[in-house]
Amino acid sequence: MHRIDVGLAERSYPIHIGRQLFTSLPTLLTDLPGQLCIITNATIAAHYLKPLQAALPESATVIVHEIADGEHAKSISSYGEIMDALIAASFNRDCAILALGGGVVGDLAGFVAATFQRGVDFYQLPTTLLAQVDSSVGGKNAINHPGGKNLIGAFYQPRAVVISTDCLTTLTTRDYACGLAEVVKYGIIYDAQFFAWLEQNAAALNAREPEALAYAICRSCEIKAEIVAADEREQGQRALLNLGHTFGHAIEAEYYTSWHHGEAVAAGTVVAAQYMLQHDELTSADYQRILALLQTFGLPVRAPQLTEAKWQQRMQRDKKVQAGRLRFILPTRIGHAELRTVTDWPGVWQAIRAVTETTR
Ligand SMILES: NC(=O)c1ccc[n+]([C@@H]2O[C@H](COP(=O)([O-])OP(=O)(O)OC[C@H]3O[C@@H](n4cnc5c(N)ncnc54)[C@H](O)[C@@H]3O)[C@@H](O)[C@H]2O)c1
Ligand SMILES: O=C(O)C(=O)C[C@@H](O)[C@H](O)[C@H](O)COP(=O)(O)O
Ligand SMILES: [Zn+2]
Repeated sequence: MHRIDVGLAERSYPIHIGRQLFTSLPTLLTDLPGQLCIITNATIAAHYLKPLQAALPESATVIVHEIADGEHAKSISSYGEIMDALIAASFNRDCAILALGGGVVGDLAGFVAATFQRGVDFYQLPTTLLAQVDSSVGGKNAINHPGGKNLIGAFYQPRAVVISTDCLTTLTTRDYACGLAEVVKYGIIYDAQFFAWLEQNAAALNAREPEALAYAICRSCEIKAEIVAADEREQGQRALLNLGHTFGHAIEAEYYTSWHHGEAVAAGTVVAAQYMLQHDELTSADYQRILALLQTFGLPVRAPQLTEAKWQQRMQRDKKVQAGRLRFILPTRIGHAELRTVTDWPGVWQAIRAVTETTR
């Protein structure tokens, strides 16, 4: 088993990574309170709810709230229903929320925890690769608004993250690939050696070989923990974790039924890389390596059709907008990226056009 600590000034917390970890919960989470609310969905519950429930203290009052499956469940109405359930069950401020699921469950559960009675404890039990390498760590939580992705949320850290890697055996190929998109992101923004390791171990990762997977998850969590510890509230460096997301969130918001988050991030990353290629700030060799690795993982490297007006309208809602001006994360080489205010709009449209698919 591995342990990585997210070292924050206010309160640090552990990420536990290993196999069959739900059975170890009584030793990993020794201070669970007497009122527990598990938030999950039916797909995940079918596999992991019973093992989780069996590991919780017998004396605890446990309620289970299942949300619908899909990005649309990260909504104001799901949030309201969970609040109703907590209040109906007379839960108090010393209860805890357990997020059992992927990024949708984790983001919603985190926002519930941040706001129920002004904040209660919560624990992340991520079951998708994306949630294990990214969304369960760092305390960003949110729900969507019809106007855009993650527009309502808070920074609110979990008390612990427990990553049971064997959960990934039941994940679809498509959702597994989505997690790899965020893994590739860490290599591009932060760690060229890790990127090269991913290239060398792509076949093992596609085959979900446990050793390769464990390393990819641990290294991703280490990188995320380091970045978050240095800049919890995204005043600077944390924004790098947003590589591909300004474009990606626009795609997701427009096509939320057909594009998943990791896919949109992959296509958005290619747009960012293409922009830098066109400005001679990223070599063609690095651009091709980024493209090839995403393709090897079965991820889209082309963006869907969107009018300039739609791109503009969606991207303007990005949280990195400052004084009305858009800022993008742009890779200068594999292992390094920068947060920049973009003024060359013809260049942006040219980059988008260059990677837009003609049919889908
Ligand atoms: N807070 C953050 O820092 C952060 C980071 C990245 C992404 N996100 C958010 O995360 C969301 C995407 O997360 P996701 O990719 O995990 O999607 P998701 O939560 O929708 O899960 C993907 C699918 O996998 C199913 N599933 C989950 N675990 C499973 C398992 N072990 N076996 C079988 N099926 C399983 C789910 O029911 C769902 O159908 C987006 O809303 C995105 O905005 C947040
Ligand atoms: O943790 C972060 O910081 C990230 O940006 C991680 C992203 O992968 C994630 O998708 C996040 O939810 C995006 O945040 P947002 O601030 O752009 O809504
Ligand atoms: Zn993301």
